[in-house]
Amino acid sequence: MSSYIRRTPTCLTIGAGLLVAGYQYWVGPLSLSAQLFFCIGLLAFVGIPHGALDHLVEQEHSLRQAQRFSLTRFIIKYLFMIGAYGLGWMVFPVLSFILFLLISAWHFGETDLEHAPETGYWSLTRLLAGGFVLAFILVNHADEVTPVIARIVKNDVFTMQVWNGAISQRGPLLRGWATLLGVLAMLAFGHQPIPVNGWRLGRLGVVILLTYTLPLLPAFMLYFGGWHSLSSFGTILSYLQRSANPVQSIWKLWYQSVPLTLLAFGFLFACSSIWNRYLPLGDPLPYLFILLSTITLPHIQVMHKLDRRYK
Ligand SMILES: CC1=C(/C=C/C(C)=C/C=C/C(C)=C/C=O)C(C)(C)CCC1
Repeated sequence: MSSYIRRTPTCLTIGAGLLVAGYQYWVGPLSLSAQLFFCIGLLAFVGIPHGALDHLVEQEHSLRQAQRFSLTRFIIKYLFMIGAYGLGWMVFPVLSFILFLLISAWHFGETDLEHAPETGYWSLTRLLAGGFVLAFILVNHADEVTPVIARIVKNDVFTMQVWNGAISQRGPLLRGWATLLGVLAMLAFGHQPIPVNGWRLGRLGVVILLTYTLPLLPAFMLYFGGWHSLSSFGTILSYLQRSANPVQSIWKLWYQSVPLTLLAFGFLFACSSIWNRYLPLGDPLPYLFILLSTITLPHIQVMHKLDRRYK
């Protein structure tokens, strides 16, 4: 049993999701503090750590190419992307928001349909697959998401109209999306078949269905922490295990993510202290969102390169 969980940790995610869904059904709604506990736990133990391994992935890549890895150069490139995207947010907030949703959809699709070939059909299928999960979570939590989006885009009329249109037609939207995804997946498969792990897809389906029963934040974290980040850990582990100096276990890998995870939390803590000190009456949410999206951009690029190297 324990070795099975070690090989398939997403079973724990399903267990946790069922537990929370059951609690809500039989006992009552989750309190805000329980929601925060659930989310911060997943974020601290898997969500942030899965992105705090990017330097190891890049280092391994350099090693395989027989190139020298410079951590300083890596950090400068990382910070440059964060800065450029942050600037983009200041000048084109709506475009940057749309871009973030698109690259997030791509990134989620890349993990969910792992090792798909780089054909046009498969790439579109991945984008639509990741977009479907994101759309499913967002439109099914419209009451909670609407004020958040309004705050992020500062009530931009165009964005709010598109969003309100999407949620007023959420049934046909999701059904149409799923149908298109199914057709595209079949076309992609017909064009270039890949091995399909039905058990894994089934688990993903259960995680997505469970998000429907939970409030927004636990729902998003169940997918993001409990599925996406755990799957990425598995991908990174198998990449680093094929190295000249292999990482022995998932725990040793997790352990290596601790320094940058602590740094990320420290940075977040410092930013919130500065905010509270100088702008106690301002709305921090858009800036928090921008910060998270800018940090995500270089991570998505590293993981995209890793995905391409698997082919
Ligand atoms: C728009 C929106 C959200 C979207 C978050 C996204 C799109 C996160 C993507 C994260 C990625 C790609 C991480 C990679 O490691 C939230 C927070 C659910 C809250 C409601 C509004």
